[in-house]
This record gives sequence, C-alpha cells and structure tokens, in this order.
Amino acid sequence: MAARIARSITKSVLSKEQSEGDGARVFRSIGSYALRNLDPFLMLDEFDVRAPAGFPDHPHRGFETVTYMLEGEFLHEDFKGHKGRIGPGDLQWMSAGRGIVHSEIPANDKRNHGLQLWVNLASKDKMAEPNYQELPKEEVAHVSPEPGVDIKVIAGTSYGTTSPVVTRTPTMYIDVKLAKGKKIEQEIPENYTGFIYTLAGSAKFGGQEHVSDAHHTLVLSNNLGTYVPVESLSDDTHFVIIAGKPINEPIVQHGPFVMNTQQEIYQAFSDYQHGRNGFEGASEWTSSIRD
Ligand SMILES: Nc1ccc(F)c(C(=O)c2c[nH]c3ncc(Cl)cc23)c1F
Ligand SMILES: [Fe+3]
Repeated sequence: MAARIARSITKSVLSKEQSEGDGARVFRSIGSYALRNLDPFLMLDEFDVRAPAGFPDHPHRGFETVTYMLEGEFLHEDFKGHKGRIGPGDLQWMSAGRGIVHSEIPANDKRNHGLQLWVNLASKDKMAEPNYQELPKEEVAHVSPEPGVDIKVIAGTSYGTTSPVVTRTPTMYIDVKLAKGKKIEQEIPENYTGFIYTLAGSAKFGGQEHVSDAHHTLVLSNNLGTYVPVESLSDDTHFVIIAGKPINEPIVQHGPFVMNTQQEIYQAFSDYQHGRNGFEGASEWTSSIRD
C-alpha cells in the first residue's frame, strides 16, 4: 500500500467579477492572470447570468467545455442542430475537437448560476469529431459517505463511486457539500494538477487556515500528494475539487481556439471563416435560441 501524503494549498486567489460574452458577468478562476498554466486546465468561469445576457454564437476548437449548472437553466444550440437545456444539477461535457459553433443562453431572467471548465485536449485529440456527453441530474453519479457529506462525482472517482463520463484528458471533478464539522479526504491521483474552487461557506483545506468565503481558487501542491483533506467550519460549505493529468504540450490559445502552434491557430481562423475542416456550414449559421 503506497504511503498516503496530504496535498497542501500553495496559492489562494480571490476571483473578481468580469464581463464576458454578451452582457454576461463571470467570476474567472483558472485563466485569470494569477491562475494560468494549470495544465490541462485552460479556464474555469463561475457564471451568474440573467437573460437577455449570455454567450451567443461562437466557435470552439481543440479543447472541451464542461458546463455544470448549480441553479437555473441554460439553453444551447450548435450549428449542426444539436440543441437542448441544461437544468439544475445537469452536466454537459462537450468535446469540441475539430470544431463546434454554438450559442449558450440563459432560459430566463432569473438567476442562472453554474461553472464552465475548459479542459485542453492533447494534439492527437484536437481534430477529433465533436462529441457530447450530456447527463441530467439523475444520471450524475452521487455518493454520501456519511450524513452531512454530499458528493456529486462529475468525473473520476470519489469514495468508490465513479462517474460514467469518459475523459479524453484524464480528469477528476467533484462537487462537494459539507455540514459543519464534517471532513472528507479526496484521493488525487499522483502528478495530477489539482485545485479547489469555493462556492459557499468556510472550511479548512489541506489542513491549513480556512477560506471564509466564496469565489476562491486554492491551488494544490504538486508534490506526490495522494489526497486532499477538507474540514467544514460552517453548515453550508460548498466547493468543487478538480484535478487533471498534465498534457505537457505547447499551448497556443486565441480566444476559443486552443492549438499547439501559431500556424494551427491561423488555420483555425481560416477554417472558421471559410467553413472547412469541421466548420462546414458555420458561416451561414445563426442560432435560433437567441430570439
Ligand atoms: N468571450 C468569449 C469567447 C469565447 C467563449 F467561448 C466564451 C464563452 O462562451 C464563455 C466564457 N465563459 C463562459 N461561461 C459559461 C458559458 Cl455557458 C460560456 C462561457 C466567451 F464568453
Ligand atoms: Fe461555448
């Protein structure tokens, strides 16, 4: 049995609200100036959006978007006619691969609150066919090791429960709610890049000083740590723990295109403008869900 080594917190960053999309406001975690190079993760936005604001027609190539709704509902539609709703607790794991053009718009003018994580793809997967894994709340794996500890397993494994989501870039992603005084120890595979994003309440993470409010990103030490301990200090503690296997390839990003070379970025822009290599039909398409 390998030794169990606790990961510590090496950095804590408070996210500030910023404008995104069309009139939308997001708390940007990963991808902000202070939180780059967390390979394989490119961006984590906590969005809190009311219609008519949203994220209208835009492309993606070379990575995955993981949309997880906490409250409210989003509508989505892509340029090949794939459309649907993402409601509270629902998950959309979209592998854009060689090209997706879509629109992501709140379903109403109430609070529509959730997380969108961007996971990079290895060069071998960047030009793959696009793929959706869409889980309604009921199909999101769930484990409660004891009363007052509720864990949604969005990807990977927690307390013996494994998500059905297939991750091209090996990823562990859990949504954790803890009552006061409850503790968990979440296994983090060795050499995975890991971080915690706080949503509510306060807790001691990694056995250190607690973080007393939401919108904080806590970067986990990169040592050979095999788990992260968390002890809740309030009744409404809510956070996510995300970890992934680094890809260790060059990253050239230009907005929603993430490739390995500048030439591939030029190619992505050209393909998008001319409707080629996965962007067929893109230049003629506009979403209907905006209306
Ligand atoms: N400017 C810009 C450029 C490219 C994008 F893909 C986006 C974008 O779609 C999002 C960025 N944060 C998000 N949080 C939640 C949701 Cl549902 C979507 C987004 C965007 F805003
Ligand atoms: Fe998008």
